[in-house]
Amino acid sequence: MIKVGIVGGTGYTGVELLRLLATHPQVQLQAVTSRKEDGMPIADMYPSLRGRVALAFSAPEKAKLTECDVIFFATPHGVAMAQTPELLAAGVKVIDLAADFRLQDTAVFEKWYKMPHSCPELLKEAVYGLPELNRAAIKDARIIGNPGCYPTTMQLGLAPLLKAGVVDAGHLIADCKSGVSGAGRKAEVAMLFSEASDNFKAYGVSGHRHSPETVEQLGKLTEQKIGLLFTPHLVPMIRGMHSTIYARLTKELDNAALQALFEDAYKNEPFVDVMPFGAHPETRSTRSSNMLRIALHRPNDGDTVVVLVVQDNLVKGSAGQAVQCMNLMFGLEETTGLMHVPVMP
Ligand SMILES: NC(=O)C1=CN([C@@H]2O[C@H](COP(=O)(O)OP(=O)(O)OC[C@H]3O[C@@H](n4cnc5c(N)ncnc54)[C@H](OP(=O)(O)O)[C@@H]3O)[C@@H](O)[C@H]2O)C=CC1
Ligand SMILES: CC(=O)N[C@@H](CCC(=O)OP(=O)(O)O)C(=O)O
Repeated sequence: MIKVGIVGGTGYTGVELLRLLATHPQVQLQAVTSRKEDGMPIADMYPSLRGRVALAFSAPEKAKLTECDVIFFATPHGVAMAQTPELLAAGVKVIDLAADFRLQDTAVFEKWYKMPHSCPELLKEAVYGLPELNRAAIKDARIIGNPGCYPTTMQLGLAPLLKAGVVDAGHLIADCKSGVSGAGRKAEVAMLFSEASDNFKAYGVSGHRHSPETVEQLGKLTEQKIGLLFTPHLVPMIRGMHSTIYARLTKELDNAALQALFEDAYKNEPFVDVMPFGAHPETRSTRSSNMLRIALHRPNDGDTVVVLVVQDNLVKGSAGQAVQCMNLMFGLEETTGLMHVPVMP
């Protein structure tokens, strides 16, 4: 059994990890931290876990994290990097759901996250945790920088086009929408019911920290220089993410050939569903599951390909992807504990 610890178990990705790991056949939950709820039984806070998780939250300083095989950090940016050197020295693997280990360039991290990086020497070793594009490296990793939710949709939506060299990589557009749980469980006025429901708005239009992460990773797929316009929006739903991605074709390709590019790229991927050409994927078709669905369109048979991508931000967009990485790091079948059917309606 893999001994697992979770730092930040009271938050939305923390409880999602708990939901997935509670039924994972190879996992034993050892420690789940909360600074505010030290001693509280986890199932008292989350009754969905009654009868499934017997542990109580413990304060981070009391939790015996170095006795675990792997620690998931479901915490704000900056928490994982402070503890990772000590954990690695004790032989513990680290999967950070925040951004401490996503970017390779320390200066880029410090610019976007507005804090110094406390262990920049580990950025070279850290592996970007997107299994569909980085599986071999994940298997051997000690530190995973789990991707952001928006970047997961943008990369999986664009990878087949960039790898095949059939689009202008300098002028990519991603118009993305997230449910409110993407902002986490912390109290914030903009996320109150009366503020976020019955409302729709863009944010971060002049620059969002998921742009540098996405550009860095997309740059590995092509010789062209990446130019990306990324606009996130907040939609009044709890879970779910919908990204509409536009790319200009630079090669003559009919719709069947375009579709074949995606079907070939993802034919062996258990968590990427390429829907029929022209389909309209719905966020709810992925709800509570690790599935990401993609559909292609070619408006007016012109030279723009539109890629629609949906996922659950809390599963493939964070906790599910992190468990997928853990399975790879410990030599398990990648799908272990992750084959839930989405919840519809
Ligand atoms: N929500 C989403 O859809 C996604 C989130 N992410 C990333 O995952 C991470 C977690 O997100 P999310 O679950 O939404 O966040 P939440 O705000 O819901 O939860 C944060 C958790 O971290 C704990 N925490 C906060 N500060 C510290 C600290 N200094 N030391 C130890 N624990 C701390 C909190 O518990 P307590 O205060 O009791 O200690 C809480 O359990 C973030 O970095 C986020 O950017 C990534 C992809 C998608
Ligand atoms: C709706 C909403 O607010 N979403 C978050 C994305 C959360 C996430 O995945 O990002 P990080 O892990 O990089 O913080 C945001 O835009 O900040």
